[in-house]
Amino acid sequence: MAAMSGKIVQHVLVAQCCQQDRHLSTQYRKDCCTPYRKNLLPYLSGKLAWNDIPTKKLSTFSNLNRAIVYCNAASSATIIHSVDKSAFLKLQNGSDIRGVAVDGVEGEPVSLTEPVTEAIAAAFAAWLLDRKKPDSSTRLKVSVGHDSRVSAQKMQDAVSRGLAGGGVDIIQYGLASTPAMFNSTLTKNEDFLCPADGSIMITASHLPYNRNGFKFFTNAGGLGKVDIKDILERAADIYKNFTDEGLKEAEKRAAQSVKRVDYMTVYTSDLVAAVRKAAGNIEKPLEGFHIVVDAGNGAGGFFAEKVLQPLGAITTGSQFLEPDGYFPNHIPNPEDKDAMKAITKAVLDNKADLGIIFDTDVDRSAAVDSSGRELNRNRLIALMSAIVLEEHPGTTIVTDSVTSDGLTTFIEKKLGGRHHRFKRGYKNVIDEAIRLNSVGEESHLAIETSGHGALKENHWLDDGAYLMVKLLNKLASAKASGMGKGSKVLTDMVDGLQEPAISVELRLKINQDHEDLKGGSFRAYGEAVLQNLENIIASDPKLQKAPVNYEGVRVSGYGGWFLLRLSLHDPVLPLNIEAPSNEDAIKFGLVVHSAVREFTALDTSALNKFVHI
Ligand SMILES: O=P(O)(O)OC[C@H]1O[C@H](O)[C@H](O)[C@@H](O)[C@@H]1O
Repeated sequence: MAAMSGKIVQHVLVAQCCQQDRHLSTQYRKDCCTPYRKNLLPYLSGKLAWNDIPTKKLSTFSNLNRAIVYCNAASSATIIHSVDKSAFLKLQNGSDIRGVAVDGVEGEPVSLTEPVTEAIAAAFAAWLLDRKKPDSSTRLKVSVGHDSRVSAQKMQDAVSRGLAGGGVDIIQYGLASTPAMFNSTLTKNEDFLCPADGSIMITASHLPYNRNGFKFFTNAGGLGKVDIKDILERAADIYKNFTDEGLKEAEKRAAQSVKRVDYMTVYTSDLVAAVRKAAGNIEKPLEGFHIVVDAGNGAGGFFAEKVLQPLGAITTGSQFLEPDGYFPNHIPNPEDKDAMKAITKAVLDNKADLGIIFDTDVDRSAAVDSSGRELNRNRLIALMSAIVLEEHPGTTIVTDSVTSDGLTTFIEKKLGGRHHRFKRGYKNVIDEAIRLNSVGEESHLAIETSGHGALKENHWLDDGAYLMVKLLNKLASAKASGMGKGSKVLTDMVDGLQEPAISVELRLKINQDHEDLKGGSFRAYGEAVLQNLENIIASDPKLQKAPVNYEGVRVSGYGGWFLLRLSLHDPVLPLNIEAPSNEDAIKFGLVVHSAVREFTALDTSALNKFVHI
């Protein structure tokens, strides 16, 4: 990304410890980074932790030694490499920004450097000022939070400098969840400096430890693709004009514009209040329930102590609640098989009533019932649909494209709702649900198999913790009405959901450097593959193309279905197959194989293996 020529800016603090080579021993990493991780714990008391003190100054007053917190943080020279607009635009990942924030993985140079981060934050400030147009006496406030990643502190400092340089005030929340950040733009509470005019969450969700990124919010929701592109274009222009003096000035301004607030206390007490209210204003509606949480060392550890315990639940056996940006136990991702195995084991070992698992930044979740049955993917959607349709009979449930046929039957025949299977992407399903409401079709739930989900009643906030709150409400009200405890009430709600014997996802990579692309984009290439598949389907009487479909090619036959589509962000064609037997799944695989084999830039090895070719 960067040419070796560039301006040298002095006196910029850099975090060194937690950018260590991945090959360092785990012990070394633990020794080095433990104090750092400590700093990631949420602020436990007080409303305004401190005022008008920048992060850097905080170290002077904090009992945490900055040198330790930053693990050999040193004042050193940072070279501002030249970075062109196209490099900035490559950081866009749908409606997020994602990049490499620390060294340590071969072949993955740092793309989100501190100056690049500063430019992006300054660009968000400029974008926000354009949107909100405050009068000259009003300063806009932007809240900033982060997940447990090793680069979190470094990025938070750079974001704060960028925002300050962009002329807005900064409120740092420290370790936070993505939904809490959006919520901070809606909360009305002056004591906590809310509502924020805009918000930035520093996260790369479940991606490897060396990555990081940003999600942006206003009270209208998460920023979409068009706005992200606009921000990156602005950032490229801002970056071009960075000077040594300008950056030093931003650093000084950050010293006057940063405040720190324990916002997670507000957010978690709202979750607690929601469950109490649903249970008929009982103080401890979960008394007697044993619920284990697996935060995967992400940001979701708060849920055990700050949500479940105040509601009366026992949380012993909860695991991986401490933030650790190396994710040493499993990837914090409810779609990951090892992650689901880990929480299932915890439920069974502890004889718990329920298990709850979050992704790194808590916008995704899944559950496990007391028998060890996973309530994720289609099952979680079925369960949430059952809950929402009880409250809103007949409503439309918007889901992503890889949902099963059995789910449609369940929602429409058993629950009496409408299943609107739309595209992949949490923002896509949420926006579609909002659109349906605006044209007169009532929808109360937008949810993905990935574990993202948003409810109309919760301002369409994409919130894994709130999804779990809806399950807790169900447990609490069942107990209050004398149905006893345990998670049977939840398991019973998904009774009747037909599940396929075989369910597979294969991801076929497009090699962008391959000559078969003939200089074209991977998207155009992927579209050509899909067109070829469509032609083949049209001539096969055993297969039927789905009459309504919003992405890729979805086909029914052999008692099941498959979907081949372009990935939302990557040069990849994901193939999902569900079938009643392995033989039927292979028949689908062979159909797809016949359509893709002439596309030599496509890596079909996973498919070849599946169909035994
Ligand atoms: O299209 P894919 O590569 O399967 O990725 C799709 C996924 O991309 C991101 O992770 C989004 O946050 C998810 O909402 C979406 O489901």
